[in-house]
Amino acid sequence: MSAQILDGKATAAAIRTELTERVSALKARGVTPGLGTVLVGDDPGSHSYVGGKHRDCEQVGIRSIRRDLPGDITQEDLEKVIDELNDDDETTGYIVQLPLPAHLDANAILERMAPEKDADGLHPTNLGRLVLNVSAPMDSPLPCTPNGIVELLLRHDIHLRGKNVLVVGRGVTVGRPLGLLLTRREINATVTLAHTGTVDLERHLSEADVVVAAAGMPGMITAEHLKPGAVVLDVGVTRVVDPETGKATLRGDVAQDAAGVAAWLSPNPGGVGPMTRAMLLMNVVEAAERQ
Ligand SMILES: Nc1nc(=O)c2c([nH]1)NC[C@@H]1CN(c3ccc(C(=O)N[C@@H](CCC(=O)O)C(=O)O)cc3)C=[N+]21
Repeated sequence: MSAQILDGKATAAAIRTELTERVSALKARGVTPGLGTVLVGDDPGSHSYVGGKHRDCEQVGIRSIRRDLPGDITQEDLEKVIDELNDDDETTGYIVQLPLPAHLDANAILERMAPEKDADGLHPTNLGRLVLNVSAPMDSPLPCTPNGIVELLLRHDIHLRGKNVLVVGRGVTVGRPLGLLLTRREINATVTLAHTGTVDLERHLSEADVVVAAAGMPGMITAEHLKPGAVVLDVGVTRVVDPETGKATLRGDVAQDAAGVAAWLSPNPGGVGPMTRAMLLMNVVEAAERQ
């Protein structure tokens, strides 16, 4: 048996097609949505992700605003860029690509963003609305990766009501907000949030109906850990550079052999990554529709 594929690439492409129509409708009303990106430094992975976001924008008709800044920029100068984007009428929504270099205070930057322009759903106000359960679809943005995971499952007709979902990783962009989203009444999953302090991860894995691997540890989840028929989403991504050739490859948290045991598997690449980008576009379009 081999798992059925949760095809994030195709699902994201379908969502982009739907968004193209919504963007056209906005333009007919005289509103052109614009996505801004703030990229600090020259990390090749971050550059490649930001490039992908701008390509997506072009495809659906969203205007791109790009601020590429030197790696040694001061907190003060970065805050000036944030203030400019908050005031810029062409920028409907924007993101600050994470991680920022260690000398910068990322939380202070996120907090300085205008919450209604937060395309990542990571502003404290928007995360707070998620906790308070007031961010119904159209009221405020949801974090892109958790929202992309839910959308990917729903569009494959996989429902989580009453399921045991194990989320591995408590990061601010994926694990922590995903737990909040999946325990909403409309989804009603039972969530276990595992992290580096978890004792007996193997027992949790063996009991999980759904595993979301967002730890950033290449190949950590293998076939022998999984309950047969589990739904497995491979979210963590690590850029592994071959020391001999210098060639970089992206590796997920789930080992190849998981496909022999899981009922459904989201590959990496080609799974949750493209969905994350599609949800970013969705947040920008919804912000423009709210204007
Ligand atoms: N403020 C902020 N928001 C983010 O959403 C954010 C971030 N910072 N920092 C880094 C992580 C990582 N992330 C990915 C998004 C898409 C793919 C993606 O589309 N990957 C493709 C492959 C891309 C390639 O080949 O380069 C795939 O999975 O098929 C991957 C990773 C967003 N992040």
